[in-house]
Amino acid sequence: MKYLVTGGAGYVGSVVAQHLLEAGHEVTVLDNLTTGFREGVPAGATFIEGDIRDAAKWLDASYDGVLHFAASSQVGESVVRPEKYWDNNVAGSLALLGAMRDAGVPKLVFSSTAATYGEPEQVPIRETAPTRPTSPYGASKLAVDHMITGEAGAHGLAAVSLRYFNVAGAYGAHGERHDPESHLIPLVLQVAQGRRESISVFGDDYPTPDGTCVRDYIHVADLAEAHLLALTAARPGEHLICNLGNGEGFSVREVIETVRRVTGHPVPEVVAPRRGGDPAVLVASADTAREKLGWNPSRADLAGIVADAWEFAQHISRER
Ligand SMILES: NC(=O)c1ccc[n+]([C@@H]2O[C@H](COP(=O)([O-])OP(=O)(O)OC[C@H]3O[C@@H](n4cnc5c(N)ncnc54)[C@H](O)[C@@H]3O)[C@@H](O)[C@H]2O)c1
Ligand SMILES: O=c1ccn([C@@H]2O[C@H](COP(=O)(O)OP(=O)(O)O[C@H]3O[C@H](CO)[C@H](O)[C@H](O)[C@H]3O)[C@@H](O)[C@H]2O)c(=O)[nH]1
Repeated sequence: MKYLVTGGAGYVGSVVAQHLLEAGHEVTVLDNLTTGFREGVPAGATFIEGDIRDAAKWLDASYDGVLHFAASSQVGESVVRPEKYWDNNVAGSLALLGAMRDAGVPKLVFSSTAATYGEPEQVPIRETAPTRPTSPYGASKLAVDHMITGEAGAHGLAAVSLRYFNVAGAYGAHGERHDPESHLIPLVLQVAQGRRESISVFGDDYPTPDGTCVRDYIHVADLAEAHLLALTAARPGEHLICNLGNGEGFSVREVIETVRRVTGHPVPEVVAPRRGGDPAVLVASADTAREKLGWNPSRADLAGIVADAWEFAQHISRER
């Protein structure tokens, strides 16, 4: 099969593109390199440096589907620059869907997010939970989910939205790398490497056991496997929405402690003010993904996830 992977020079997109290639598919990556890296594109994929808003230039009926990762994805930034999120995520996805419709591309797998739920009433979160995002990032992703539901109902698109909880870990040469780094685990690893003095803990007065935010960390390779299953499960005219997480929450402090244990290095921490838009607790129920996709994540251990991320962090700092 032939797939377009938008955002395939970024963290999750590059790992999924690599899995698609290993499964024998033909892959084209479309990425404007705003947060991704040219060297992140897996060998064997065709690379187009371009924007999803111009997808019509490249999409044609030879494609069997699109895996859509390209987005702006920082919760905190979205609170101070919401317009960027409506433009890139919502207008960008609208253009992409239009290009797919015009070209007759039948299938879509979309990177949605736990941030669509906002502060949950019940944990673990199921897909039927209320969606009340606490950040423009989450709101923009929820808007795209609604857009896709309409596209499936009106035009017969076969679509799956995968609502990732917190993606972590690495897969071979592909791992989490943002510049400047923005996500918790790679930032804590930079402290362990001595590249940063300390890690800021954004708030220790949340209603959680140790006062810091709790998240559900999912290994990027488990996540990638769900995308391949989603391509098989997608049905014309239907929009399936599945959470992807391990169903277990770890606090910011527990993540920092795990990094100390795995790396054997000291990690000084400093309590800082809360970051805008952060819900206190996000933990998934992934029962739908297990039932509808046949997904069975096998890398749930946080220390193992951190160890893979650590190996990748060491690898990229040797390259610098
Ligand atoms: N990392 C997580 O924990 C997480 C959790 C939930 C959802 N997601 C979603 O998964 C997707 C991938 O996230 P990531 O962590 O790999 O981010 P990333 O920043 O590493 O990757 C995003 C990629 O999209 C590209 N891009 C952005 N806007 C584009 C545009 N208009 N046209 C073409 N390319 C564009 C960037 O250059 C980058 O390579 C995003 O949609 C994000 O919202 C990520
Ligand atoms: O220096 C830091 C960085 C982060 N955090 C905290 O660590 C937790 C995790 O933060 P990340 O930035 O690593 O991840 P988020 O939970 O904000 O968001 C991630 O997961 C979400 C879903 O849960 C979204 O989908 C989003 O795309 C993705 O970046 C949050 O409580 C955050 O406040 C810190 O305390 N210090």
